Amino acid sequence: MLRSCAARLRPLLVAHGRPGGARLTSTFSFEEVTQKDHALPKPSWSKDLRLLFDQFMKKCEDGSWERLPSCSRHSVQRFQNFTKAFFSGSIPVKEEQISQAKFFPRSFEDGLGFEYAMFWSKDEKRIVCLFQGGLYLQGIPGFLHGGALVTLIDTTLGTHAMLAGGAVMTANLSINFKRPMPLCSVGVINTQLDKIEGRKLFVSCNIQSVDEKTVYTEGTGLFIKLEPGKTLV
Ligand SMILES: CCCCCCCCCCCCCC(=O)SCCNC(=O)CCNC(=O)[C@H](O)C(C)(C)COP(=O)(O)OP(=O)(O)OC[C@H]1O[C@@H](n2cnc3c(N)ncnc32)[C@H](O)[C@@H]1OP(=O)(O)O
Repeated sequence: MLRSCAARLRPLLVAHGRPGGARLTSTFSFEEVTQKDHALPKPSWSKDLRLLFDQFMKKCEDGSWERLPSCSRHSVQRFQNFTKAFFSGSIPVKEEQISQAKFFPRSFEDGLGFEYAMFWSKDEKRIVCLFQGGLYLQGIPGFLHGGALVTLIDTTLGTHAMLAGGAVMTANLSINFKRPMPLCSVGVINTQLDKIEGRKLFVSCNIQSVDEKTVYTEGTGLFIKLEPGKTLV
């Protein structure tokens, strides 16, 4: 039974049950809406991505690995907890905009943007993210845009930092682009938590080809654990 998007990212979230997003009603209250878990096979996934996904789902069978669900909207609990805790209850975004907001990597039509599924190893405390970059992520002709790779690295390292330290925000990313990654090809991201110093979490990763013969990109990130009550804006 897949746990909901919200329930899995436990640091900030209290919502349980089905993946829930939030639709703003006129009185700025929220009603739970069920939303799609994007980290599941779709017709746009290549054979390579499906094969890798099946391999990792097998690893989940003994409970040592866990697939991380991934939805396009924050759950109502997360939204309210986050804004109350870190933005003194109000955020500098207009009401009517909030209900249309989407998580950037999940804001493309299926297959055209970021197709990815993340798996968390409870024993090794690391994330493997299986990724296929769609046609709308093009940089130079035929290859993925560097900014698309940075987005994926930020999201994957941020998820690892969040699982290790709760609510975090990215303070610094450093990226080395080693080889261009072809559009629509599949990459595998392996993360590791390098160290924690107080509120600072240092995580790193690389993106490799499926046959592990090519390292496309390497990245490190510094994520800062947010302090409830210390508002950011
Ligand atoms: C729909 C469902 C989705 C679910 C998604 C789930 C996964 C989501 C994953 C998404 C992932 C996407 C995530 C995103 O995209 S988050 C969006 C991008 N990031 C931001 O917008 C963050 C903007 N920055 C800030 O808000 C503040 O600067 C933060 C909060 C980061 C720290 O401000 P705060 O006032 O709280 O702390 P501090 O300033 O005392 O600093 C604390 C310590 O850190 C050190 N320091 C700070 N900055 C740097 C630096 N640049 N290099 C080196 N060191 C740095 C600093 O020296 C100090 O060290 P020390 O003196 O203690 O030794």
